[in-house]
Amino acid sequence: MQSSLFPAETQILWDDHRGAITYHPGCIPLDLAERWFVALRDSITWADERRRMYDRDVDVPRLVARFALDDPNLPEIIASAADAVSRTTGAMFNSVGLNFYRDGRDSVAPHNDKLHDLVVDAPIAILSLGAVRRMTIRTKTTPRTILHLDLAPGSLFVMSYATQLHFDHGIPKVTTPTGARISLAFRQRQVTT
Ligand SMILES: O=C(O)CCC(=O)C(=O)O
Ligand SMILES: [Fe+2]
Repeated sequence: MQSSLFPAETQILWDDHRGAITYHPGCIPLDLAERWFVALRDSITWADERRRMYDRDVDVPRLVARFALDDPNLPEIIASAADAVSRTTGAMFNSVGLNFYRDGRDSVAPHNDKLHDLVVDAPIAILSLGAVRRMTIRTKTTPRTILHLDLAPGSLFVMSYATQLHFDHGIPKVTTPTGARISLAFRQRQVTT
């Protein structure tokens, strides 16, 4: 029987010259994921970012927050989450971006993460808390391959650096009733002095 004490195996979704994408269903136990979701939802100062571009407002249809992991005021939960993510991936991180999807109307449009300020070859690791949302991953060029992945609470989704050159990823809006979700995207940024 599968139990949260024995997390499911790592799933390799993609692994070739365009990069590697892996999914770790049980990075943290479900009960911890639930506690962290509630605590972060209620304690983080969430920002509603609306960007004015040219002559129109470009909505960021979710709430966001961001921390350097060496911030002396880093919430304890985020430090614990970073430890768990480093244990699962074997990689180091120095920054985290948080996304709060209040319901199915919140989303992130297909994009690749910007590489210019990331350490070369460092992966991007996304820890999911709260409601399950579907991630869509699509090759940038033909022949098109589209992967759909339901990101469960407590799971870790990992994209290698190279994947950002060859794939877009996004969380589409859904019309079915959907609870709130928080994601923590861990990255290793180049430190500028
Ligand atoms: O919430 C997610 O799982 C995806 C977030 C994302 O792609 C990003 O923050 O760049
Ligand atoms: Fe992203």
